[in-house]
Amino acid sequence: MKAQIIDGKKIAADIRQELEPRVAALTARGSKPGLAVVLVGDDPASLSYVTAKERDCEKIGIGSFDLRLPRETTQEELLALVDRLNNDDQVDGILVQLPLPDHIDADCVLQRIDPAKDVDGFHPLSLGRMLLGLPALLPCTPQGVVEMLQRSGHDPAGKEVVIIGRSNIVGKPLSVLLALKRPGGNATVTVCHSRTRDIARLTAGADIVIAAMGSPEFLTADMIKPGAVVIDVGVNRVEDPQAKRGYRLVGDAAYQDLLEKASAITPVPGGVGPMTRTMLLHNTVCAAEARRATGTS
Ligand SMILES: Nc1nc2c(c(=O)[nH]1)N[C@@H](CN(C=O)c1ccc(C(=O)N[C@@H](CCC(=O)O)C(=O)O)cc1)CN2
Repeated sequence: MKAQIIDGKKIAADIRQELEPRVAALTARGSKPGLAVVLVGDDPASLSYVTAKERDCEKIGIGSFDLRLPRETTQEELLALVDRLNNDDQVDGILVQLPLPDHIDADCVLQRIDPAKDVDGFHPLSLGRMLLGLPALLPCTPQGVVEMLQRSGHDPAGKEVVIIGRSNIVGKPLSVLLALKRPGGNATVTVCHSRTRDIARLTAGADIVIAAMGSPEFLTADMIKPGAVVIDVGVNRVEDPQAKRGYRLVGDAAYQDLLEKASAITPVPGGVGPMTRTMLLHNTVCAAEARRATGTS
């Protein structure tokens, strides 16, 4: 049995199409949504991500403000910029690309963002509201994974889900989202991590396995049961002199190895990545609508 390829690009395009009339309505009322994209330093992967995010914005009519800062930017300078963006009426969403340089406390910067403009969904208030099942701006990758599962016919309700990885931006919030009593939730979730003994014993019993630990091709076919659904969150650059860019992207799942055993799998590239970017657009539209409804814009 060949696995169904869950096409993140197609699902992302569908969601962007659904967002377009909402952007048009906001724009028609006088002010198009605005996203501030802050990049500190010159990490090549981060540069490619922010460039893609800004391109996505332009495609659907969201205005993006491109703020590129040198690696030497101090924490105080970055915090002052965030304060300015918090008070800028043209800015509905603020994104500070991670990782930040080591001399900057990322948590301090993320917590400085106005929660109403927290389109990454990383602010403690956003995450706390998510935990409590309250309306919130949700982290983009977890939200994108849930959307992919629902829109590809693999709703996680009642399923055994194993997440490998417990990062603040993926594993931890995703485990909550999938377990909550909400559309796209109601799963039974196990989170594996660097201290988990015998991960394969846990993944072998899962209906859905989500690989999100930043370890190239870690998840192999012997680690899943026949027919499991595999969601690969990993985006690892592996050196390859034959490749056009001198590297190729591989996920945390051994894609070719899993194709014959999984019932469905997301590719890398073309799976979760486009969903991450598209949920950022979704969050920006939601933030813009909320700010206009409450008269804060
Ligand atoms: N402020 C944030 N920083 C980071 C986040 C985030 O959600 N907010 N997540 C990750 C990486 N990430 C977002 O920035 C991200 C990862 C992958 C992609 C993507 O489009 N991947 C493509 C391939 C891209 C390429 O060719 O290199 C794909 O998988 O098809 C977008 C965003 C860390 N930082």
